Amino acid sequence: MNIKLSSRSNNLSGNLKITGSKSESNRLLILQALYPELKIENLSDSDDTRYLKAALESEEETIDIHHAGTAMRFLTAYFSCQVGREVVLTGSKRMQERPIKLLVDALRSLGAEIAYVKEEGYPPLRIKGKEIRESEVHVQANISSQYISALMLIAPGLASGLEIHLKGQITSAPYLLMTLEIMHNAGLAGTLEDNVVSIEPVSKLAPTTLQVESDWSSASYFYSLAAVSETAELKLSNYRRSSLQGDSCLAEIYRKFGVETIFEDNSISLKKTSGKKPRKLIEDLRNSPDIAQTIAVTCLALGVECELNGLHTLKIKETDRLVALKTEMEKFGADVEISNDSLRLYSCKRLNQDVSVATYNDHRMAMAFAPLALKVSLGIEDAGVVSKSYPSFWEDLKQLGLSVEEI
Ligand SMILES: O=C(O)C1=C[C@@H](OP(=O)(O)O)[C@@H](O)[C@H](O)C1
Ligand SMILES: C=C(OP(=O)(O)O)C(=O)O
Repeated sequence: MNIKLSSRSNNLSGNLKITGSKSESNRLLILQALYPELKIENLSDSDDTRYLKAALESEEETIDIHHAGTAMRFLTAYFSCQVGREVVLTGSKRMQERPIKLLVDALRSLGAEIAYVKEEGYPPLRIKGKEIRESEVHVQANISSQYISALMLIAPGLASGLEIHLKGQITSAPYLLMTLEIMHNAGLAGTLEDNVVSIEPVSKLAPTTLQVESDWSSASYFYSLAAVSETAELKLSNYRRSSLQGDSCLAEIYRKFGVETIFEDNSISLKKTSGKKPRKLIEDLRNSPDIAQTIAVTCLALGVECELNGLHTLKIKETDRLVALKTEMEKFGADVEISNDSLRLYSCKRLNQDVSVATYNDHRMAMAFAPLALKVSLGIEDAGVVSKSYPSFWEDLKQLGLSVEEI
């Protein structure tokens, strides 16, 4: 499905309920599979969460998790310790290009039996579940935090728990803290000190119900819309001031664009009342890689120069997001430079109309470019990709008065 996006008004208002965080949901589903006494509310309705849930319920030998990175990494660890179970874990063509060697090596060093079905270092994997008795592992922490979260999540179910020694600079660190906090909230014991994560073994939990907060990465597109609008008053639920999600740093970043965040009850109100914007935006996003595309496009829409650093993980996500951003932003007339871990956008004074944005099987390419509709009409190719994290995204944009037309 390709769509055409445009907007008659630059003044936005509305109330939206955003689906649960897919990161929180996917962690809780793994914990629930290990500890069925755990109950979950406000689970994400994203494809990634649905595929993970189906995988955990499946009795098939081959399990396909499509584009879902966390599902691939978390399930690799999970099936490694399901004694008596043998599965082939596979995914989309892109998933078969996303590296998993560091996690496989770490699990093998603990005694897991994992074989590569096709290319060494990449899915698909054949996993034969075994009892894991080792309790110490060393893993590089600068490529993807998902490998470490995967090890943490299975750790309390192992005979002696687990000590995970992290090597190098930790990337996407808030996601590790999220894993740890969620485990604490579920009643599990663990610490992260001096680059060592220690998790205690636990055989049973007290019955607990945990509420998933709504997804902050999904909220980023409304921050961007508010920043690009003339005036905005958008109420989004269910959000908390003290979030487990690192992407809640959006509230601070978008203040620089005149968007104020007001926390009330279970929701946030985004208010834009002034034309404030930075002359140049410089951000290090190593802690919040998923909002890089949103921020880059906000700057493109507002003609703001920006320099985004700490982006090395973007190259191994749903697509090479640095190359995709440069290619698509340049279609609008922008001048963009990228390196292996940074993006620089020079101030773009005039945006080209009716550009057709390619989305590269990446939900965030589609959603990040949508706010440009407040400035120019544009096309979004393969717009259904948004279902990876936010299936009702286009419906929600319509609710705010944007025109979303299938072409
Ligand atoms: O653990 C998680 O839920 C995630 C961790 C991050 O990945 P990396 O640690 O690979 O950067 C993030 O980009 C991804 O969308 C979700
Ligand atoms: C990178 C992402 O997801 P994953 O790595 O789980 O596929 C994302 O949602 O932006």
